[in-house]
Amino acid sequence: MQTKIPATIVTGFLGAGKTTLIRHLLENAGGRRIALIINEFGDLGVDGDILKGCGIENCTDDDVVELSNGCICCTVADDFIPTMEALLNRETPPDHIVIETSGLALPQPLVRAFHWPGLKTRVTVDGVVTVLDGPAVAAGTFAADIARVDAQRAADDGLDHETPLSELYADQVACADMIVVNKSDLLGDGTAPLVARLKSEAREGVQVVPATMGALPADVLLGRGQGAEDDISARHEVHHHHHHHDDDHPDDHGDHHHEHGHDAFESFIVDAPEVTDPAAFAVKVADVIRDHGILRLKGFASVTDKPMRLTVQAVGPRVDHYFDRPLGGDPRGARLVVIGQAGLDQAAITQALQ
Ligand SMILES: Nc1nc2c(ncn2[C@@H]2O[C@H](COP(=O)(O)OP(=O)(O)OP(=O)(O)O)[C@@H](O)[C@H]2O)c(=O)[nH]1
Repeated sequence: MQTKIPATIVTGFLGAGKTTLIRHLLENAGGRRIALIINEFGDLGVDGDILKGCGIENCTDDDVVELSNGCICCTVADDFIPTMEALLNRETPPDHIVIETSGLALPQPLVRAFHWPGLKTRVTVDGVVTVLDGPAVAAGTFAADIARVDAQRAADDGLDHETPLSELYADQVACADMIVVNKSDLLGDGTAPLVARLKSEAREGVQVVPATMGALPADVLLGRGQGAEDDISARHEVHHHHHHHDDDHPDDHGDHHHEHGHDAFESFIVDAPEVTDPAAFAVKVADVIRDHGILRLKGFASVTDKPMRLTVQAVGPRVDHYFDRPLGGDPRGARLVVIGQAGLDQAAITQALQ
């Protein structure tokens, strides 16, 4: 009997630490051949670049497939399924497939795609890993917790009280087999109470684990054997497909093409001159983020007189920057993707960053 290839879905909100967790996993894969499918919100391919540049043995550029044609959960049939089939049809198929969703994806449609005839007999969902930004959850950034959202739905089927953030959060948590409370370094003593709270809210059998920089052993993340596609009903979407949005989008066809609040978010790219002082630039980025309520900002820059490329990574008010690799032939300058709730003042943000 042919055994199915396991696939792990890694989901979680923008900047929670999905790419960091996957990178750690690749570095500690214990000889497994892992293929990655990654889908990013914002067209810069930062995650793909970070993972491709990893230089990790057993992980060649061929093993990283970027799906940048919109949100993975909305283009399942067009993009995701053919990509999976291509991976499975390789002469040497991978031992394990890891799928990183965009921070705005609902994982449920992806799990459901594993029922597709071409996939069902060959691949199975080993587990859904939902990465949370521990400090953001503790601070109530996603506001409504699941119990409250459920109560609210029971009381009133109009979804209008929910923010797009709390919707995504609730759906991503509802789908999880494992919840990773990441950035526990920033939570300190707040970690244990948050883990306990999430455990009490999670479905039966869901594991809740704290992590820093997504550093979890491969054996913890992989090989769960969950077969998530067979109990999709347990992972109900707290939020259904926003048919009121579908009505606004006459091109939408079928329920794999719902909009589920993506239109509540937007992203754009800013090109700026090269950076002279990385520390001062990080302070400027933090100011712009605060002034404009930006959720996520990331990208690359050259720095005057420096041969290395600067990576800039910001999640809410926290800005990380570090040199990651030689610039090589990259043009000098800065290229950043900015992501936030719809209505960002793009002109003002662009000007401030330039
Ligand atoms: N302090 C701290 N920072 C972290 C941790 N994990 C990730 N980060 C940082 O958080 C930022 C975002 O991490 P990513 O791994 O890119 O997050 P992501 O979920 O892949 O982001 P998107 O793909 O944009 O949704 C980076 O600057 C990371 O270095 C952690 O445990 N502690």
